[in-house]
Amino acid sequence: MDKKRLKEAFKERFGATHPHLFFAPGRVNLIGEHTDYNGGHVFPCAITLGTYGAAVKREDGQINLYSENFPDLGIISFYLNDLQYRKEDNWANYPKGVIKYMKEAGYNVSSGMDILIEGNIPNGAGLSSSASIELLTGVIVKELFQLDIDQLALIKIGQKVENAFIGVNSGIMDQFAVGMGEKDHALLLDTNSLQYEKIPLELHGNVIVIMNTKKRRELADSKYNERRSECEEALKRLQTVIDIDTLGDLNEETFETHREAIHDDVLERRAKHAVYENQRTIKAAQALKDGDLEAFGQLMNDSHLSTEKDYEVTGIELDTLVHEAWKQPDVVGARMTGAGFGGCAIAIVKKEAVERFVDEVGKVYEKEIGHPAEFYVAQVSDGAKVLKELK
Ligand SMILES: Nc1ncnc2c1ncn2[C@@H]1O[C@H](COP(=O)(O)OP(=O)(O)OP(=O)(O)O)[C@@H](O)[C@H]1O
Ligand SMILES: OC[C@H]1O[C@H](O)[C@H](O)[C@@H](O)[C@H]1O
Ligand SMILES: [Mg+2]
Repeated sequence: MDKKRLKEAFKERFGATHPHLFFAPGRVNLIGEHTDYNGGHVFPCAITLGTYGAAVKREDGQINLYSENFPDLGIISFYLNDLQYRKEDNWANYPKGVIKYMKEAGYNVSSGMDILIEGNIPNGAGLSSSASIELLTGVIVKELFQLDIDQLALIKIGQKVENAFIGVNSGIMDQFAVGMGEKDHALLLDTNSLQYEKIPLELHGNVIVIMNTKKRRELADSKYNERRSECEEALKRLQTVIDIDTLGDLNEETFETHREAIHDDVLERRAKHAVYENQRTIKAAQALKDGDLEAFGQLMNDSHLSTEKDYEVTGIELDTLVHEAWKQPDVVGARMTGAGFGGCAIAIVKKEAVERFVDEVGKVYEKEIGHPAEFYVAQVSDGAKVLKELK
């Protein structure tokens, strides 16, 4: 997407010739899955697949939204003084929720606006297109009204929209990665304290290949909530024998000492994943800093096995992609990314070997699953930002 086309599309739709331009990325998580609601660490990065926006303020209180990705829905309109969730407003509920919570937090959103967006993140595929729209809206409103609001506040508003407005019970990882990302860096975030560190993503001639199962994740929301409750229950049982606030407070040793208190095989495996995955994430970030890609890849592989066997959030499609990836030469590591139950996996692959990798894994996937997967090479991007100021 180039800026010229974005401006032309905006002019065609809304008439104005000099809109402000914006970008918000999608994200992949390198490791640290299902740890963000367990007080653990995550290690995502923002990617150049993302959502572009063009916007101007209006004189009146009307808000008009148009997505090039949903042309059949036309322009979706509502007023600044009526920001209720409405099913028929479809995707526009994401920006609407952001505007509502920014206003409720006391920020002076003083008039309406025209916003056009266009994204190239496959929707519903685990690459956080929803967090991308949320943070895109946040930076648009901040810029148009010159608000003094920092990126972390926008991130928290994005998560609140997802949880309280849309009704998806997610953690903070997606919005954090989309909001704080930095080109060629991954973010090691402690979800307990929100302390984070930007770590250079030096892959030594390798690239991140995203592998999309193209499977709709029907089960994703219900099973996601089920895993959250299972972890809460396991934590409660552990708290009868040890003084902890979250599963992220345990390491492998303290977990092994007290795991019997959980008294249930399934709950023990869920908690084990949360504890070990958190420790793997800390180790993986260190391995990357040390330039030890082999150790990093092994931790990715261990992470996948843990999501497959103990946390049970993968499924035949993700497992097929990842297991096939492991068999290929020149692969550092591979694992599912995001919530699971479909969506995407990632592999770290030697640059020169990508074409063969995609051919081989793609061939087996289509044969076993019955439909083709999609592959993209991810570039690591900055977080949500203004692209160009109004002249
Ligand atoms: N470019 C876009 N234009 C309009 N709406 C979009 C766009 N991108 C995403 N959306 C909205 O976000 C929804 C997808 O969000 P959802 O949370 O279901 O999946 P995701 O964020 O892509 O993946 P995940 O949450 O698993 O990481 C779409 O159905 C649509 O409502
Ligand atoms: O790691 C699993 C991941 O699943 C989804 O992407 C959620 O939105 C995140 O908050 C996180 O819980
Ligand atoms: Mg989402």
